[in-house]
Amino acid sequence: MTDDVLLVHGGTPLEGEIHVRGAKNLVPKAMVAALLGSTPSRLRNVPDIRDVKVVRGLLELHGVTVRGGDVSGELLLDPTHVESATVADIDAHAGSSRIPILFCGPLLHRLGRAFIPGLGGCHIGDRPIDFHLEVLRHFGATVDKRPEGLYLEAPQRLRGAKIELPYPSVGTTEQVLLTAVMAEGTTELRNAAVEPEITDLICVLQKMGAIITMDTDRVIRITGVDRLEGYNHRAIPDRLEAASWACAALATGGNIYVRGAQQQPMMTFLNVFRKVGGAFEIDDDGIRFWHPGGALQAIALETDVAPGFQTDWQQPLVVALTQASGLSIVHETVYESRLGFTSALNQMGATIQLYRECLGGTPCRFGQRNFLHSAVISGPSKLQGAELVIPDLRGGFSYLIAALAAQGTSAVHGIDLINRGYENFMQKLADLGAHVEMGG
Ligand SMILES: CC(=O)N[C@H]1[C@@H](OP(=O)(O)OP(=O)(O)OC[C@H]2O[C@@H](n3ccc(=O)[nH]c3=O)[C@H](O)[C@@H]2O)O[C@H](CO)[C@@H](O)[C@@H]1O
Ligand SMILES: C=C(OP(=O)(O)O)C(=O)O
Repeated sequence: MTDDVLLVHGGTPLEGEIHVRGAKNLVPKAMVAALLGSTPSRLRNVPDIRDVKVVRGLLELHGVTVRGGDVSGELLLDPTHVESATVADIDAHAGSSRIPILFCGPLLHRLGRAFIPGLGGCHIGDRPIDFHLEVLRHFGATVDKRPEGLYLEAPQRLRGAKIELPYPSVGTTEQVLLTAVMAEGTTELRNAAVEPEITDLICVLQKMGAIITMDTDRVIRITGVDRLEGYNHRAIPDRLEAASWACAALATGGNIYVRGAQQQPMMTFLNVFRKVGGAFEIDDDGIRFWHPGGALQAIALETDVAPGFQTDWQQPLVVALTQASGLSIVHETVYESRLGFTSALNQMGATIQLYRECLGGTPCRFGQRNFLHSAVISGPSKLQGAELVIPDLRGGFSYLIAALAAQGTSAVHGIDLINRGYENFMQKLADLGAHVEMGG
C-alpha cells in the first residue's frame, strides 16, 4: 500500500510539546468492564487509537450502545441491551487485538456463554493463552478451543477460586479480575501482575461496586457480588507512549514536554533515562524530557514485570542506546522474540549483537530455550536513513525514532500499525518539527 509509507527526513532534533491521553493498556479493558454494569458507564481521557475502535466495535456487536460524550475523549457505554443482542459477523474481528479474550468473564456472567474470535496483538513472542483458559476452568467455565476461536459456557454461576499464576501475566490477572468480581464467593489470586494499568482497572471495578483488595506479595483477593453498577472514570495516562516520546527526545538530541505524563507510574523508566544521561523535569501537568548535551552513557538493563522496567519501554530505549558511548546490555525477560527489530537498526549503522544466553544478572524463562533475547549494543553509532518495514507497535515507533535520528531519508513501511497505540502521532510529529511526508 503506497499510502502506508512515511518518508522521514532525519537529523532534526524533536522539540516542542505533545499531549498523551489515556493508556492503551487500560482504556480497552475499562470498556470491557462496562459490560458487567447494570447501568451505563462514562469513561474519560479516551485516546483515538485503533485498539479502542476495535473494542468499541466488539461491544456494539454485543448490544452495548457506545457514543461520545460532550467533551473530547469521553465515551458513554450503555450495556442494558446485551441480553437481547443478536451477535453477527463476529469473525470480522478476528486477529484485531488481544482484548477479545477479556470478554470471557463478563459474557459468561451475562449470557452464560461466549464466543471469542482469534486474537491479534504484536508478534513479539508466541503469546499463548493457556493461563487464561486454565483460570476460566477454575471458575467453572467449559472451554472448547477450535480453529475459528473459543467457545465457552458457564453451566452454572461461576464460582470464586484459589489461583496461582505460573508467571505474573497482565492479561490473565485482568481475566481473573473481570471474572471474579461477579463470581459466587471469594477468589484469591497469587503471583498476580501489578502494573499501574491493573490498579486502575481495579479502581474502575471498585467504582462499580466490586470488593477487591491488593495485598502485599502479588496477592489479590476478590469477593464476588451479585450486581455491579456503571462507573465514571478518568483513565490513567499512557506511560508507554510518554516514554516513547522521551526516547525520541534523547535519540534526536531534542527537548519534548509530554503533557499528561505522570511521575509515579514512570519511576523505573525515569531512573534509567537519567542513568543513560537524559534530563527531565516534572511538574503537575507533565514531564519535560531532553538531551542535555555531551555523551550518553551505556547501561545494563533487564525488562521485567512491574515494578521493573516495562518491556514496552525496551524497544524505543534501545534506539537511544545506539547513541550512548560504550557497550549497553539489554536482557528481555518478558517476551522471547522482542529484539528481532534490531536487525533493521543494524542496517542503519547501529552495532547490535543478539545472544541466546541471559546476559542480565538473573536467569529468565528463555535462557535454556534458544531464543535470541539478550542484546549488546555498541555505541555511539551514526545512523543512516534506510528502507524500514514496521514489525510491531513499539518496534514501529522505534523505527520512527531511528529514522528521525538518522542522517538522510528513510522510507518507513506499514506506518498504519502505529495508530493501534499512538494517538494522532502524525500531528504530534509535525508539532515537534519532524520532517516527514507520506510516500507515494
Ligand atoms: C493489551 C495489553 O495490555 N498488552 C500488554 C500486556 O500484554 P499481555 O497481557 O498479553 O501480556 P502478559 O503479561 O499476559 O504476558 C507476559 C508473559 O506471559 C506469557 N503468557 C501469558 C499468558 C498466557 O496465558 N500464557 C503465557 O505464557 C506471555 O507469553 C509472556 O511471555 O502486558 C504486557 C507485559 O507488560 C505488555 O507488553 C503488553 O503491552
Ligand atoms: C505488546 C503490546 O501490546 P499488545 O499486547 O496489545 O500487543 C504493546 O503495547 O507494546
